[in-house]
Amino acid sequence: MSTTPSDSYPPTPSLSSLATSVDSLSNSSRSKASFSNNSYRFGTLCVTTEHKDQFGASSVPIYQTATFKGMPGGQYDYTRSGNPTRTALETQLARLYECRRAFAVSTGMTALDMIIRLVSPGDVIIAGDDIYGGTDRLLTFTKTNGGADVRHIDMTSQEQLDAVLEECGTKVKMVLIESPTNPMLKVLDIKRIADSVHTVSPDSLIVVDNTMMSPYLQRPLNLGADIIYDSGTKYLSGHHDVMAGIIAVEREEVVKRIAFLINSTGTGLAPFDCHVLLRGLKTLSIRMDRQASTASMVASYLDTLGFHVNFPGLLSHPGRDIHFRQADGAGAVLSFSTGDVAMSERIVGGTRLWGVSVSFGCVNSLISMPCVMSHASIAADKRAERGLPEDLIRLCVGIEDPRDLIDDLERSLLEAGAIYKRFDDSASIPTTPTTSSIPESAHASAVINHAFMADPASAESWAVQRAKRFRRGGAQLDSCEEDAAVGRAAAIAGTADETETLGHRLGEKLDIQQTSAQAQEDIVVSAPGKVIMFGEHAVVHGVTAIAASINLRCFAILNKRPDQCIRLDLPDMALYEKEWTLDSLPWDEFTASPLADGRAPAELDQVSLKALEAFLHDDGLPANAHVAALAILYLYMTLCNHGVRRGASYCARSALPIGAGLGSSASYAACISAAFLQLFGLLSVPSSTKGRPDVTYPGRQAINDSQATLINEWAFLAEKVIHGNPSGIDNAVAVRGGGLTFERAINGKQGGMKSLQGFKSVRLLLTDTRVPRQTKLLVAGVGERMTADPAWGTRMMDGIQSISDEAQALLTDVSKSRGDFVTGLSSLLDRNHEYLAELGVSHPALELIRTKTGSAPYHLSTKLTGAGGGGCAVTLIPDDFSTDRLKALLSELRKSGFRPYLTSVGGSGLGILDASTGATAIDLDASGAGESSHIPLREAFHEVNAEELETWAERTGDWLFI
Ligand SMILES: Nc1ncnc2c1ncn2[C@@H]1O[C@H](COP(=O)(O)OP(=O)(O)O)[C@@H](O)[C@H]1O
Ligand SMILES: C[C@@](O)(CCOP(=O)(O)O)CC(=O)O
Repeated sequence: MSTTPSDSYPPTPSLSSLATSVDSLSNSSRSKASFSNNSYRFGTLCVTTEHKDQFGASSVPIYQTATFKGMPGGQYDYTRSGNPTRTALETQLARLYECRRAFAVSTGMTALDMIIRLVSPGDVIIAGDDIYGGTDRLLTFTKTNGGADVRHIDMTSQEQLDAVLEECGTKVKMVLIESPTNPMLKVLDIKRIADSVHTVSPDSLIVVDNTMMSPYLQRPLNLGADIIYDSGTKYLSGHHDVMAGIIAVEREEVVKRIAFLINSTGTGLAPFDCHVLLRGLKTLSIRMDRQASTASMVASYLDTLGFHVNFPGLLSHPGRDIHFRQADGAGAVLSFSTGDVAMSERIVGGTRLWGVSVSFGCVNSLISMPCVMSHASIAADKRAERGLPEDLIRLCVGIEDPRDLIDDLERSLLEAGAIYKRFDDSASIPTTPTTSSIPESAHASAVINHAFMADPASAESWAVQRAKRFRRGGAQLDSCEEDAAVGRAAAIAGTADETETLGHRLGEKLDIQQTSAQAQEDIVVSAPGKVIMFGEHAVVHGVTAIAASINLRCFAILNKRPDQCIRLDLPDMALYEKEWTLDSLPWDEFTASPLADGRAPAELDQVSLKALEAFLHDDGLPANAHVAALAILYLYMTLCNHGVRRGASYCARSALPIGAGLGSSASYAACISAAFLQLFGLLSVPSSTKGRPDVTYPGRQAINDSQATLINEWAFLAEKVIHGNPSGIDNAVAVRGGGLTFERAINGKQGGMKSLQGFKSVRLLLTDTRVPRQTKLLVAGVGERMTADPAWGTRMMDGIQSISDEAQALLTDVSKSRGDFVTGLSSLLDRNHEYLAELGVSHPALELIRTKTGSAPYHLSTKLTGAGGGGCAVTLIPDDFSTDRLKALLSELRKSGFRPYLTSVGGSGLGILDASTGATAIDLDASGAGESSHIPLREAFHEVNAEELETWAERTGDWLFI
């Protein structure tokens, strides 16, 4: 892309009218979009306009004038031909579209009109069958009055395209496409279409309506298109306060022809409108990000309810792969059908926050029925022919709080009879883990708001959990949809009063259903997270680390299945009910198997892992969900290779923050290990411990040491799938619980662990920075630095080892006064953090927490814990630290967007629900009056809020712990 000195702006048309415009295009100052710094990313380009004003105005002035005083060599003469405000806008648009020239005209339809004028009578125009009503109207006019031969085909069908190309050959002069289409969100392969058309008719112009995506998400000129047009009224301006159309072109001869037409017809955008549009462009990327993430939540919500939803972001969308090859996001428009026109009308009419309006791309959310609104100009029979359902509802998502949008939509769906409550919505929605002993304050809502912005996966999982409280009703569901709807939401047997809340019922005494046959079906396990006090990272390289379990756990339920399928449900990873038939798994390449006695192999089998990775790759799961599924399937297939293949459904949920350095992956790995070892009969779990004098209730030490070792070995293997090169400390804590010192067996050194009681009485504050990071990458980064500079590495490791040694001595020295103990531990935390910072695994957010906690009036010691790079910080709270001061500190941390909570350390390790006492179903009708209705345990597990998991588990039966 050529670079233009910014002082040459604005360009200087020397003559008036047509010649002015066209000639000026070949002027070097205008021949290409000018990038004064083409290394800027899109969001930066949006807010940096290349404009120089004689008075230094920061915002582009509005040249509200029709004429300019004629001066020889003057820059402008007549606004129809050129105006400085318009030039500024067009320059900015060309930067964003990465094209030679962009034009701003009065509306999107004007843009299309200018483009369609490039064809002559008799020329063939191929257009999609799912296009905007206005486009269809203009094309029909062109066909009738301009003599163009317009063919509508299903552009997703290569066969249909080939047929027209074969029939019309070089007479095909223009191909009009939208991707995704409006309103069916069909995805077209722009490159494939451009290539096949250009092969047959090289002069043909591939014209893409890019309005649904904007240049932020899709730039079709890079995919072989010749012309892009965009309704600037939509995302580009973003506020529905201006109308505009944009044409973006790369080929010079096309540039000239369009410039000629705009100048001749006087369709250029007026100066004031140019100014408004320029202002809107500044926030394009942030608006789009927010709109797209909310759209994704709304799509998941409706999909979980069982509606047929059209949205390329959904895994089920048939064009998803193509879409994400050519675009950077799914956009913010989706549509869904209800199966009933009258019901759709009631839904659309019943919303309050969603404005009933045509158009899209605005900061306000809109709802419409295309067949009676934006697409009404297409005759009903043509709509039917083109597969546009009359009951289709289109949602154009804005920037409101997503929860308000879902509230409003839900109310309307309920009122319209499109969904029915399963449970009363007074049950709270899962939000953040509330583990602090200090009550959640008003800041909680700020933290939750932050969560919605920062963590799309948890926001989406919130929407899905929410949808699961309803079931679809009213409209005639086809049986397949109904199955899906019923399967997605909790299936409640019987016809119990569905306004009862599960939350209420769980609060009451559960009616535990016990039949021995059923009792065998549910395997329920849990394992704690951990806090590393000293030695993280260094432990990977053989240094002693000190860690303890915390009172936040991962839970999992495994159900044996009679069929040959494996189903995974990992709501925390937004992976729902993913199912494979056992036959479809890559058994041929997967040769990993257990050692003869059922023990875990010491290392991952890389060939098997690669085969499984490749197999899962086709599912297009997000990275975290991919690795989570990989860990399960790796263990599962390895265990199957022991002899027998068993169908199972597995669901895991965590009360721990994930990816925050608190060992969520290890607790997750420990659960996989314990559950699947039981499935394959490799773990003999003792039955009830009730009444056994040798076992301390609630079942501590009920699982013996050799079983613990077995579980830990398999958990380590799963942890390796997730982490690459873990030390083993996290899974050791997750399995064994309590506090321990840990050394990895590495470089011929014998590893080992020792139980530690010392810091059980210490109060710790864990503060989640909410900065996501990946342990795998951080561990690998430290490894690389150590390899590059071994002397530095040795110094780092020796330093951390001596801290661990001192900490161990301190924790076991009963003669130390409490004061000396706390002071000693504090200074070791600070010293250890400094080493970690030098290892390069700290983060500004962690340093900020250290500064806040370390300064007056708190003067506390803090270090990062776990892999760092974000994640959590651990702060030691001395015994005499007052509650008021602690509250003030928590409040300050929350205000900064962090999530602090007090934790207790040293709790139980891996637990297994005692099958002989465990519930297999929960009675909804606990009063005993009326017909009873039981929710299978797995469904109840799915429904319960994350923060209630612990209580739920306790009420469900007796637990056996290591
Ligand atoms: N509840 C869960 N469900 C599914 N996967 C999980 C769960 N908890 C953890 N994981 C897996 O572990 C990964 C987090 O590991 P990691 O980055 O080491 O963070 P942490 O410090 O929490 O262990 C997740 O991306 C996911 O793959
Ligand atoms: C950095 C490390 O020492 C601890 C990682 O803990 P976490 O994944 O951040 O919870 C790595 C390891 O020990 O495997």
